[in-house]
Amino acid sequence: MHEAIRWEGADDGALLLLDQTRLPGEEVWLRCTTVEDVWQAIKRLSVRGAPAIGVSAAYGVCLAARDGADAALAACDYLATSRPTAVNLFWALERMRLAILASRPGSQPLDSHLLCEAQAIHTEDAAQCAAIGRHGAEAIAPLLQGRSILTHCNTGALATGGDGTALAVMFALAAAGSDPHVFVDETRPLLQGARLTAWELMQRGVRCTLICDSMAAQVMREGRVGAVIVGADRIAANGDSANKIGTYALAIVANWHKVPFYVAAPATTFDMTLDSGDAIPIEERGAEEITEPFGKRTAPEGVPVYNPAFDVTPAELIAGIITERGVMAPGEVRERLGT
Ligand SMILES: CSC[C@H]1O[C@H](OP(=O)(O)O)[C@H](O)[C@@H]1O
Repeated sequence: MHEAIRWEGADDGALLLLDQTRLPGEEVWLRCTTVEDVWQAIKRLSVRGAPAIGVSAAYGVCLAARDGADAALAACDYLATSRPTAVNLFWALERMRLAILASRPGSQPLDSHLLCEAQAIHTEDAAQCAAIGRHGAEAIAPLLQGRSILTHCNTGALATGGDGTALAVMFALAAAGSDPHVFVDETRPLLQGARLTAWELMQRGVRCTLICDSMAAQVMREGRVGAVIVGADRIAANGDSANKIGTYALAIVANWHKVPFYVAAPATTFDMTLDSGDAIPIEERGAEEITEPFGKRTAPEGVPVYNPAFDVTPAELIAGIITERGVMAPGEVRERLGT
């Protein structure tokens, strides 16, 4: 497993993050010693991916706890302003807030107590990734019949505290000797597929072919795709799923071509307070990500830009949701995960 999040040292340690804005060309580790460092890393996608954002934020609260419980509680509120869509961020911060409130003066020092909680969140996510891989491989293998998997954005070890969500399924298939092939959407505008997923798959020896997002329909029309598997940032109680922009269009194309469309996510990505995806907050990001990607101007100065970072795929387009508790139909979410 290629870890992207590490805690260095003991209670007085630091959070190390593999800077995903520098990949695939450079492997540079950021050393975060303040909660502001972590907020910035999340905001600029140095660390990204719903579970990874939650794990990193939990460690960010630990950095603030050196200044006491009030500082740690303030850090929970501050980190919650970094990005709005991935519900794992808010789930992890709420868990840390409860841990702060549960700590008792005179018992285990606050920063030790919170570091244990953050490390538990990290370890649990890794176990959830492994289970998603197992359940997903079992469900997807029969569908492929020699055809490829197609995926969008990055859902691997870089996006989680473990081996990934959708990518964990591909890693599990490869480990079982299935020798899967993956079509990787480059995933405009920030190219998480080209820069990160292709890198992870090649690192692990999984066969892949990089395609432009606009080519997904063609490879499906050619009959080359047995299943689409993507991640999620927030799943509503009816199964509507928010994920990287372009996922909704991919789901429509997959359904048109009768290619089963799967979402892979841990239970921490479900927001059971939402009846549907209509209320999922969609992050809008800066125009420069489209007009000057990676510092090269590709559009006229001042051109109006719309840059939603996510879209919502309606439950009726989703064949199944792969979780650590098994694979479920969107209509089973309430029953399987509680209301
Ligand atoms: C395993 S969750 C990965 C999920 O997060 C990505 O968004 P971002 O790169 O903006 O953090 C994308 O939606 C992935 O599916």
